[in-house]
Amino acid sequence: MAAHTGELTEQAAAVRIEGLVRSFGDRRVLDDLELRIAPGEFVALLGRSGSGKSTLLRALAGLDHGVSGAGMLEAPRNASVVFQDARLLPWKRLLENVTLGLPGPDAAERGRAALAEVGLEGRERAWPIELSGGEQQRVSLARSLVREPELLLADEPFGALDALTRLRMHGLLRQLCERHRPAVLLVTHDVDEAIALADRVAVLDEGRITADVPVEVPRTGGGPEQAALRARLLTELGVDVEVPA
Ligand SMILES: Nc1ncnc2c1ncn2[C@@H]1O[C@H](COP(=O)(O)OP(=O)(O)OP(=O)(O)O)[C@@H](O)[C@H]1O
Repeated sequence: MAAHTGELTEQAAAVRIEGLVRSFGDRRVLDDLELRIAPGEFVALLGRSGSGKSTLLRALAGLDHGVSGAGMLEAPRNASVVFQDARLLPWKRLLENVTLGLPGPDAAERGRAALAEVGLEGRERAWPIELSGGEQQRVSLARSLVREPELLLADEPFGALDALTRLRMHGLLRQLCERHRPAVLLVTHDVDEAIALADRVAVLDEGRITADVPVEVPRTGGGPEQAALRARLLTELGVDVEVPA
């Protein structure tokens, strides 16, 4: 398998996966999977618990060397990952957390700008422990985006936040993505989150993408088109819902 060559043979794709297989023991979690993401495109990945979403994300992040198959997995080398927990270093101040490993004499300046972008201007010298969960996730986003990744991989990044904070983070993430234009793969359990954020929603089931639906409806407001898309995605996830007329 041509894993993580870092070379994109096709200009139009930031991520190109064909024939991806990942087995644990004799169980095929990813089975001949195909997925493409265009540069700047925001794709949400839905799937039942245990369907392999995190496994796919880890493969894309280059964190899994056990993938196989006759196909290919092409992804930009400068992918950045945001997890459910912010994973900040508690013994480093916020600015250092954001700029750690960032090359160049302007690293601190870029770090400050990134913190300002996520609404944490003036908090550069704070310690992670002084921050709420939502604020810590803001730092985690700043740490990712300051590296200007071509691909942002997010694994349930708002899963641990309260509903109100989650909504605020949705607005922030959309804003940041519109400004920086990375390709995004967002793993989520939340159909409404997928519709609120993504250009396309892919459903993972039995190791494959079983539905791949563009979001061409109003994202919020609960109108009939949004309700129909919601019902369709829930049905794809095996949840019985009445499809609105
Ligand atoms: N390192 C591992 N060793 C053995 N089995 C694993 C390993 N990693 C994942 N699995 C199995 O692969 C399957 C898919 O796991 P994965 O974490 O990718 O699912 P998921 O869709 O992200 O689930 P959730 O939504 O609950 O987080 C699960 O059955 C899991 O037990």
